[in-house]
Amino acid sequence: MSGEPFIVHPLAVAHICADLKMDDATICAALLHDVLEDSSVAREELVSLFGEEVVQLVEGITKLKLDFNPASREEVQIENYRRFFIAVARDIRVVILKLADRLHNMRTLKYQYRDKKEEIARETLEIYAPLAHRLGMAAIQVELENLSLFFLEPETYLNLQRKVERIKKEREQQIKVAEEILRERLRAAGISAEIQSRFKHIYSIYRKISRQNVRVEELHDLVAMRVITNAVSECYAVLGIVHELWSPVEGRFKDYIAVPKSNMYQSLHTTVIGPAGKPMEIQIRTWDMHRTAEYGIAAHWKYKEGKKLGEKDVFDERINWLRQILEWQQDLKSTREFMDDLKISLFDDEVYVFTPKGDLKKLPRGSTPIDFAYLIHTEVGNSCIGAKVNNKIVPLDYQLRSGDIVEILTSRSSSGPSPDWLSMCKTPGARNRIRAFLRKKNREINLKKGKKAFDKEMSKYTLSPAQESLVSANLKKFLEDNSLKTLEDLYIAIGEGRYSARRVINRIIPYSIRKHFLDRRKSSPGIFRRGEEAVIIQGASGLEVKLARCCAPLPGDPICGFVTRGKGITVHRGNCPNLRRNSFSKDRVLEAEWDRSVEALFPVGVVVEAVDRPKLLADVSGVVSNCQLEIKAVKAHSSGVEARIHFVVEVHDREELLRLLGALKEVKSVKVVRRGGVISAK
Ligand SMILES: Nc1nc2c(ncn2[C@@H]2O[C@H](COP(=O)(O)OP(=O)(O)O)[C@@H](OP(=O)(O)OP(=O)(O)O)[C@H]2O)c(=O)[nH]1
Repeated sequence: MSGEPFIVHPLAVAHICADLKMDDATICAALLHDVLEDSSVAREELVSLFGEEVVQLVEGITKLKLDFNPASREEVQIENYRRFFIAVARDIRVVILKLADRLHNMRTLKYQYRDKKEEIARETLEIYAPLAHRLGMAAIQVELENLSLFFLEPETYLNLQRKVERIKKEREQQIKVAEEILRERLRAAGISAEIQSRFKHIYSIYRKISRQNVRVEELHDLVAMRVITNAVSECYAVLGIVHELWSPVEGRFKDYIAVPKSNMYQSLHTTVIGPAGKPMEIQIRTWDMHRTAEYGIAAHWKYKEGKKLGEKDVFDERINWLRQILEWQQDLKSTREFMDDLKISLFDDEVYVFTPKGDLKKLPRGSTPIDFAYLIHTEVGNSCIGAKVNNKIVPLDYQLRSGDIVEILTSRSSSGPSPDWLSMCKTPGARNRIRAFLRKKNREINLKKGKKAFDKEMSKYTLSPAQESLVSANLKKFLEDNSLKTLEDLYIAIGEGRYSARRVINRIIPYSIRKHFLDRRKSSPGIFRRGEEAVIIQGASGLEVKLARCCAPLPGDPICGFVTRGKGITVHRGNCPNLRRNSFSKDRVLEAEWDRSVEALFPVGVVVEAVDRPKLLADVSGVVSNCQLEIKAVKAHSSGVEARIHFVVEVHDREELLRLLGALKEVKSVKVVRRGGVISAK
């Protein structure tokens, strides 16, 4: 636009970066900063010539687009700050490059068309100057502001400049008198310090008079005295001398050394009534502070001048700066103000927080330290036992705010996340990892539990090698049939209650083998469980359950529970006449079913009607014992012709009873065999 060769602009930007004492990579990137966007040179080529670091900087500046739209300033500005902040966090050099680029564009703005000029100047004032201020780069900020005002309101600018020139002369005279007095006193006190005059820049004057609605003449700080010392202690010594010489104006002393500004600015400010009887502003700072006041973050590179800026150092610089911004704030409030100022808290659905080392982390709004912990690392999440935010312990459901410095407290002996953490986190990442942990933990618990139940059940049987191989073949088949891959899966399934250990054992150890052990156990009461335990009553727990003696229900029979007057429950067969007789009180009848995993013996009555004959009773009891059963009670009656035998046996289930009934029907002269109630022993 200026008609100058294209190379002039990148050279000038590189020059600005060099003035700021930036490192080689930054200066190199300044020279190349438009290459990726404005030419056909490929990234790879650039990398092979200048290396990855330089190319990343070039890409950074190409990508860091700060929009300007006067119509929706608020949102656009928020978005700009967001991008800026992230860019700062990634690589501060990109932002410095961006500012250098803009500064040169402003210096050559006169070559632009009028409309374009205004737009660029406004954008500079709205976006770039405030950014420079945030980074403490006052030298650039001042130049950007003055140039913007000059292009936006040339007349105002020139008018102000003329007025200031006039007043300045007179003020400078007064300051000079004061300077001499102070210089003498400092010499006497043995303090070597430089005394300068600082002139308020035009835009700052413009801002102040338009905000306070005053005339230029009324500003007492158009010219201020600036004292630059070698050490911090000397700053306070100078302050002492100044206050001794001239009376300080109340409320105008500021100690930005003890409490630096968020952009790292440090100085002592005071206003005194000078020798001419007029207010006089004095700024006192060390040379280090002076560099920071002028160049801000860029000055921090200069500190490391002697040292080569390796990648590690660059990184350290970046995090140091962020840490300082946040930690230098003695009180949390000013950090908060800084962040609020950045409008970060307005970013609709995100919060930006820091690790104790200063790394920036982005999380959805409403996130808690748990989300943060899992964002750092799964292990950090799993071993988290608490959290500190800005050095204070907070509950785990604390909602993180932008600017928070979050530290996760971990312990190796932590028992891991608990299920209630699921309701305390916001990110799917944290939630999934907590679920995975709980699943694994439950898996281990269930595995142990299932194995214990299985082993306990198994220990009831002592198997011969031949039986053992049969059982392990059956076990393999059982696993296959139930799509269980390993024995462990079976244990877990048992632990979870999907199978009962006894049911599995019943399936894999044939009845013919088990029977042997069961028979033995019959003579040792107490191992077997009571039949009542095999009944599950829907919706009733804790009530005493009894098996009805009238119909003697067996596993395999449909059953119902009947609530008795004594509040217990009697379990009847579904078709028991006694139950039907009471069925008008429907609400006393409860659904019931068998828990087939409970193995028990159930007493049941059997009625045999036959034509009486000698040895009938002996034959009947022979059949019973052939079926491996035992008669517990018997009542026999004979009319001489007809005989009726009613006895009680204990069986495992309905099938076992049906087998017995079938066998009894085969007995000679038997006419009818049917189930009966339980009778007492004769
Ligand atoms: N570099 C730098 N200087 C600061 C900063 N804050 C204050 N100052 C210096 O102190 C002057 C007074 O600023 P105020 O904001 O009024 O300070 P106050 O706390 O003493 O009221 C500024 O004048 P000014 O009119 O705002 O600026 P200038 O024209 O002197 O540059 C500037 O010289 C800062 O963050 N960075």
